[in-house]
This record gives sequence, structure tokens and C-alpha cells, in this order.
Amino acid sequence: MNHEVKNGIYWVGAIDWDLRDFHGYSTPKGTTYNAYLIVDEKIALVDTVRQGFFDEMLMRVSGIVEPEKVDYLIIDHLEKDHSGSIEDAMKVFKNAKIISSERGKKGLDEWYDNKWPIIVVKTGSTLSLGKKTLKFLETPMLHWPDNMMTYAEEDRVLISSDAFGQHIASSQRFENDMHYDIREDARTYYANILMPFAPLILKLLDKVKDVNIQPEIIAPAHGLIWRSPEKILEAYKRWSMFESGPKIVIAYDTMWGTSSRMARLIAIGAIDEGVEVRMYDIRKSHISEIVSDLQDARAFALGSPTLNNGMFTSVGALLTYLKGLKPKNKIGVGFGGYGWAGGAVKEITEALKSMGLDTIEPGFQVKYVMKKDDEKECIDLGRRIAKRIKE
Ligand SMILES: Cc1cc2nc3c(=O)[nH]c(=O)nc-3n(C[C@H](O)[C@H](O)[C@H](O)COP(=O)(O)O)c2cc1C
Repeated sequence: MNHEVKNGIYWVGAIDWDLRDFHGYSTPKGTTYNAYLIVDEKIALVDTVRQGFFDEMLMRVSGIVEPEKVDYLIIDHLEKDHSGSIEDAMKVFKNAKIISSERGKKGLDEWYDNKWPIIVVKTGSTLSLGKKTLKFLETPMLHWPDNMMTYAEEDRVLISSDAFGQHIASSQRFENDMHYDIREDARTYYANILMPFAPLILKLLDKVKDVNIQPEIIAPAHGLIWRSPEKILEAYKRWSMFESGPKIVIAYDTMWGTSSRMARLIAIGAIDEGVEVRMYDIRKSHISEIVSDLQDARAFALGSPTLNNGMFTSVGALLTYLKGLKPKNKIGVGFGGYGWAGGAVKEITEALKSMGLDTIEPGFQVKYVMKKDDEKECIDLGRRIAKRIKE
């Protein structure tokens, strides 16, 4: 039960084996809510866990120290999966003083009606626990205004809040103890939670050097802990720069099979040109899975039949989700079946364009059912997209 991260710093979180949906994002592997106990002359606890998981956390803390001996409760992030059991915690960690960022304090005061005095820290503020020094780094909008990170200076452990996390419930605590490369899960997490803040992440990666934070271990708020920080730091840099490979994501919905057939023919053309193709029937795949794949794809082809002059609702939902994630450096194209006046392909093209994708216009639509010429056109569209990708 006792998971030492390093030298008196313990993981005391909880494992949520059953979670399958995290605010709309699909979590097929569950997750963990990570909290960290730092034991020195003074004792600090970084974050709590989601409501309903406090007993598990308390069991872990109690296995290391008497709960009344906790001196500080550091709230790196206000969101309920981290601060949700703060009321339970303050009943048990009776002597703890709460520490947060300025914005964290504002949020806690509002949410809990000024229930506790809160010590505010800023970037560069330090807290001595005896032999260990904690340094704080505000990371506003990664991914909420209140976010901050806590760095155990002497041990070089960066408790990184939601950055660098993954949604994986596992018995292992360290990334290098897993039987597979979890960067795929980290990318899904990044794409769904952090993609909109890519420019801030690039700034953060520089800021970390300015405040002399050189972690040997990165301990995020969800999932596995990184013993080789460069692995995930390098990936975050790549993702935040929207580096993409010769890959196209094709996603579609269909009523009578024309749009799905178009998708397959576009794929044939693109594959012929040597480009990697990823294919999604939107109603059979979760949108969080699609956007994750799109993270490092150079092109996105989105297909929809026309329904009542516009695009299919599932396609609209995907576009709404994608718009908020602010993707960059991508080619976009719309396609789909129609019957009389059409409308879906035009709407898709406009939506992709308004998000800043480099659109291939006017896209391509097929009236009712596929004819020989349409087949050729679809394959040719696939080839054209692939050629643009390779330019
Ligand atoms: C309920 C319904 C509404 C439709 N509305 C339109 C429309 O407003 N404009 C249009 O051009 N076609 C419309 N269509 C025709 C379809 O877009 C057409 O059958 C198309 O080929 C379907 O593509 P799919 O095979 O990919 O589903 C409609 C079809 C259905 C079943």
C-alpha cells in the first residue's frame, strides 16, 4: 500500500477502476486521482481525491503518518477530481493549513463560503518543511485559471497537477513499470484536455528552466508517474508545436451508405499515395478517440450526408468539440452524400475553415448513390489530399 515516489514523498491517491466517462471524455481504462504526501519535519499533502474516494486516500495516509500531523494541504487545482474531498480532509487533517494560488483561493472561498483561511503562494514562492523545500509554479489555464505545480526542490520531484497525466487505472505507479508505452494514453489526455493551451505549454516548458526546475521525476495528478521526464517533456513539446506526420484521419456518418463508401474510396486514394489512414464511423467511435488521433495527423476529411439542408448532428457535435480544442497545422476537407440541394459539405467546409484549417474546397458531394465517375472522383480526392500532405 505504501508507494514511495522518492525519499519521503509518497503517492497516497485513489484508483478509480470503473470510470468510463470523464466530463464527456471516454476513459476506457479508468483513472487514478493522485495525491502526494511529503514527509519531513513538517508534513504536506498535495491535493486530495474525488469525492467518494477519500477513505482510500485516508487509509494510505494513515499507513504513513497520523492524519492530525499533516501541517499543510496544498491545493494545486480546484477541479472536483482533486479538491472534491477537501471538506472530509479538513475534518481529519485538523491541523492542516490550506495553501493555493491566488486564483485557487478565490475559487475555494467561493465554493466553500470562506470556510478556511488560505495561504496564497506565487511562482517562485517556497515553503520549508525542514530539510525539504517546496517551490511553487503557477500554471494558469493549464487547464484552469487556478492551476499550479509543486516542486520538491532537493528531491527534484515535480508534482505537475493535470499536466503530463493520463487516464489509466493500474496497480503500477511508475510509467516504466508498465508493460506498454503509455505515451499513447498521454496523447489522448493531452489532445482532449490540453490541446487548446498548446502555446501556453510551450511557454511553460521555457519557464520551468527560468525558475530552475529540473525534475528527475514528474508526478501528475492522474495516471502513472514519469521516472524519465524527458520522455513526456519531449512529447509535450512535439504535440504543442502540432508536429504532424503523413497521416489523414477520415471520419464520417451516414444514413444510407453513400458517405461511408466515399470515405473508403478516399482512403484507397490516400493509401495508394503512401499516406497513413485512420478511419472512424463517428457513431461507433467516441469523439475523444477521434480527436486524439487527429492530434498528430496532417489532414482531416470529414463526411456527412445532408439532412434537412445541413450536416448530421453527430458530425456537428464532433465539430463543436474540435473547435474548442483549437487544432492547428491541418488540412481539412468535407465530403458526403446528398439528394437535392445539399448543404452538409458546405457547412463542414465553413466550420473547418473558421477553425483555421487549410481547406480543400469545395470538397466533394455525391447525389444519392455512387456512380462510376463519382468513385473515380473520390479516389482522386484521396490522392489529392495525400499529395498536399506530402508537399
Ligand atoms: C430524413 C432525410 C432528410 C434529408 N434531407 C435532405 C436535404 O435537406 N437536402 C438534400 O440534398 N438531401 C437530403 N436528404 C437526402 C440524403 O442526403 C441522401 O439520401 C444522401 O445520399 C444520404 O447520404 P448517405 O447515404 O451517406 O446517408 C435527406 C434524406 C433523409 C433520409
